[in-house]
Parts: sequence; C-alpha cells; structure tokens
Amino acid sequence: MAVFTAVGLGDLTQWIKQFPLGNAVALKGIASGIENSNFFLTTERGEYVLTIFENLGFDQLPFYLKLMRHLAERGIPVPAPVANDQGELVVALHGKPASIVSKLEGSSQMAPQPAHCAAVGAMLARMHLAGRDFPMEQPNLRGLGWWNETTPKVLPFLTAANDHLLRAEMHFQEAFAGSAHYCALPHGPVHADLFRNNVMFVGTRLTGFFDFYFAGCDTWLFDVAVTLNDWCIDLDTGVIDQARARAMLDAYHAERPFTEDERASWQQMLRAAALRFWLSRLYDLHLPREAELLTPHDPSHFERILRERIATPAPELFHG
Ligand SMILES: Nc1ncnc2c1ncn2[C@@H]1O[C@H](COP(=O)(O)OP(=O)(O)OP(=O)(O)O)[C@@H](O)[C@H]1O
Ligand SMILES: N[C@@H](CCO)C(=O)O
Repeated sequence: MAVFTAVGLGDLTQWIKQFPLGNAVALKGIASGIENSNFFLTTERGEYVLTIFENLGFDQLPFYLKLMRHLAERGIPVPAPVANDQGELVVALHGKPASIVSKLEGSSQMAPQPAHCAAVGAMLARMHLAGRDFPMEQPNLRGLGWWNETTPKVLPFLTAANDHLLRAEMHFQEAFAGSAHYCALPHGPVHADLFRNNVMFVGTRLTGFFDFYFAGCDTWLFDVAVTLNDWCIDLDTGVIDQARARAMLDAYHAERPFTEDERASWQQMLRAAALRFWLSRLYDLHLPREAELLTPHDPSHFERILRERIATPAPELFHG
C-alpha cells in the first residue's frame, strides 16, 4: 500500500481552503507506486490527485511541478498542478511537502501494441520540444554523478560476474559521456522514468504522461532509451520487440527528427538507460530506506537488459 503518510478527509477541511477547489468531499488512498503517498481527491470542483512527497524536499519540487505546468500549458497531456491562494504549487501537509494535480482519465496499458508505442514516441518528442523554453535548470539526479556515488555502495552485494559487469559498464559510460558525439546531443527537460505504469491510455488514445518526479535536464536520447527499454521489449528476456521499437522510433522521428550524433550514440545510450535502473534497483534492494514498506523491484530484470544491449546490435534509430 503506497500510503506512507495517513491522511483523512477531516485533515483537509481547513487545509483545502487555500486552493480554489471548494470543499473536499472524498479521499481514497492509491495502492500502487513506491515513492510517494498518493490519494484520489474529489472536491466540489472535480477529481484530483493529492501527493505527499516522502523523499523529495521543498527545494526540488518546484522544478517538477513548474515543468508539469509548463508542459500542460503547451498542450502536452500531463497532470496540471493547482496553485494555492499564494500562487504556491507545493504546500506543507502533516509537515511534508504536498501538491494537488488534475486527475488524468484512462489507465495504464501494461501489454502495449505498436500503436501504443507509436503514441508514446510521438508524445515524447512533442514533450521534448515543448520543454525547450522551460527556464529552470535541474540536472537528472539519477545521472552519471549518482551512478558514480552508488556503484561503490552496491558492489559489496554483487556476485563476481555482476561486480565485473558493473565496473566495466561504468568505465564504458564514463568514456561515452566524454565523447564528442555525446557532447553534441540535444538536451533539455526529460521525464527519465516513462515506463508503462507512468502513461495513461483510453484504448489506443494516449491521455497522459505522469509521475515526473525523476525528471531533470538531460539528453533527449536518454529519455527515448529509458522509454524504449520498458515499452518495446519482451519482459521475460529483455529482448527488443522490433515492431514496437520501430513504431516508437518512427513516430518520435516524425515529430522531432533524430540527429546524426544521436544515431552514433544510440547503442551506448540504451546501455546507459539499462544501467541507470539496474543501479537504482540494486540500491533499493540492498540499501532500503527506513520504513520502506514495499517489495523493491527486481534488479536482475535490468541486469538482463544491460547484458542484452551489450550483446545485440540496437535497431536503427532512423532510416536514411
Ligand atoms: N494525475 C494522475 N491522474 C490519474 N491517476 C494518477 C495520477 N497520478 C497518479 N495516479 C495514479 O496513482 C498511481 C501511483 O502514482 P505514481 O506512479 O506517481 O506513484 P509513485 O509512488 O510516485 O510512483 P512510482 O512507484 O512509479 O515511482 C498511478 O499508478 C496512477 O494510477
Ligand atoms: N520505474 C522505476 C521505478 C521508479 O519509478 C523502476 O522500474 O525501477
């Protein structure tokens, strides 16, 4: 149950008055998710999602929420944060940062077909373009710097074979990050965690991207690689499904053409995206936070994907 901080309707009676939403009439804890406490909140004005942030501080949150507002204002279907009467998007509740955002319609598509992957690719490209004039800067907090900090913490828990894999991949990624192709990659705000469970669909109509709390400024190609590594694979083997990958990449390319530097960086970036989640899953498994309530995600899934991306040539990023 992903409600770490208990909140009842009574707790909101006064609190909700700072928002232009009328009275709170129903509140229901959301059982999925591992990062934050989430609730469906019904007020006299409509349906919203109330999030209490368990790990992120008041300093980091404005980046995520202002990015969501920026994208929503430009027609990208993302939850729109609701400001209070002071214009603030992040407000304390039970001493923790909290926010209210609009509720998206639809549900996650956990068995995507090429049409879903095309819709995600096209919207991801539109989101990258819409983020170009976002004025705030925050690095991807799960980028190379974090990988370097985290690697020595998880190494003691690894088998000899995985110890070797992690060290070798870190060397490879350090070299990649210093390459001329890498330095020329287009970048800007990215979602950085656009897995199947963070997108809503009604049928094949994409109704929203959400869970922006790993967003940051990074290369757009990293975002594409993270997304493809989840949406366009066989989940048992990690092998890329060519039809879904082609659908996603072609739809992205039609909205925002990939560059030659991106083409030259593609395989390395698929490896980087696999490494990022292998590391975070290892960290969550072996060094769980205090009061961690949920079963951590399985790291071996991303170990398999990483080995597969090293061994097998990536599908072409674009033709021509
Ligand atoms: N704006 C929204 N509109 C509709 N449903 C939402 C919205 N935000 C969250 N949800 C629902 O709440 C669930 C949990 O949200 P979310 O994935 O953001 O939790 P989390 O703990 O932050 O995430 P994660 O485990 O993915 O890091 C989602 O699976 C979704 O069903
Ligand atoms: N998408 C992440 C969970 C954090 O959002 C994972 O699958 O490891």
